Amino acid sequence: MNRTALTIAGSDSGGGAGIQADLKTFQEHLVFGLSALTAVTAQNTEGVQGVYPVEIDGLQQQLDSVGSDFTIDAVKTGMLFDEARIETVVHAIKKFKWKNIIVDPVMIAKGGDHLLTEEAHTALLEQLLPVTDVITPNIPEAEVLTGKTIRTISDRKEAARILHNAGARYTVIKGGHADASDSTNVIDMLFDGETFTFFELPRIDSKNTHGTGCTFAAAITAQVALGQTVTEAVKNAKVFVQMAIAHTTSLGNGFGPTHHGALRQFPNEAAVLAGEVRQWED
Ligand SMILES: Nc1ncnc2c1ncn2[C@@H]1O[C@H](COP(=O)(O)OP(=O)(O)OP(=O)(O)O)[C@@H](O)[C@H]1O
Ligand SMILES: Cc1ncc(CO)c(N)n1
Repeated sequence: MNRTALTIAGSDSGGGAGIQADLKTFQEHLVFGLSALTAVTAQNTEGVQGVYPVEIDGLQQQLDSVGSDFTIDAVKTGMLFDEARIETVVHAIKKFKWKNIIVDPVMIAKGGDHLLTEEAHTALLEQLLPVTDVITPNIPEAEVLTGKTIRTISDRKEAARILHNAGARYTVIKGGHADASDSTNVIDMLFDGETFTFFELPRIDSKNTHGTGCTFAAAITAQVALGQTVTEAVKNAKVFVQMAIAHTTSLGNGFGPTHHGALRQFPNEAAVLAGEVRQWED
């Protein structure tokens, strides 16, 4: 295990999202996980009970500690909380010349709690996007970042173009939140500035989807750290998260976490699933 990935994100005490989901996902890929906490959340499957941001100095020191010591093959950002923390993170990315920056623009937890202040949206667009390799918004996040309503695939394409023009080399707009019209399948769309690539698998009817977004972006990060192309990374991440949702065990009383170890536990099923991903370009 000689590849490393750094997650810069919030802690989810419930273990299904945030730093915990990222580190578990890195480990499942045999990528050594490093972390810098932006905030501590008191959270479980029922919701977010409290948000405690880490002091700016504390965040900066964590970034300096890992940046000055480790070669880092890929970096993922999750909950960044506010503008000051975004600035601190962008500063470190530039200072240490980190490459392979995967940004999950976490804004609101499934229960509706804010994990990023509204004032920070501009900083995300103007400061973080220009240093971003892959941004992975869900549909509501893509709507906020672009100011466009997204209903159709052509709306999604337009949003991806806007994010590309704002600096993101690759944009993945995830389909978990797409409305009932394509509810039997979930389609994730990747844009590289020229080509749109679509990845489709059946929608799983489950309430245990806490942390799917974090897990998906962390799997992309781990794959990129291992040297995969972004297209391969997105495809493999989709299989990873599909397995994780398919094998949840309903922990907690609310929206349960996914099973990050499912692909390892059921490798034959994962291999079949990989062959079932419908992938096409446009
Ligand atoms: N019910 C489902 N069945 C199959 N795949 C799903 C389902 N829900 C989400 N996914 C997949 O999980 C990944 C995350 O998608 P989603 O749009 O839910 O992200 P998110 O809203 O950012 O997640 P989170 O709620 O954790 O922030 C995508 O690859 C998506 O295709
Ligand atoms: C800490 C944290 N990061 C991200 C998410 C989004 O799922 C969450 N619920 N909690």
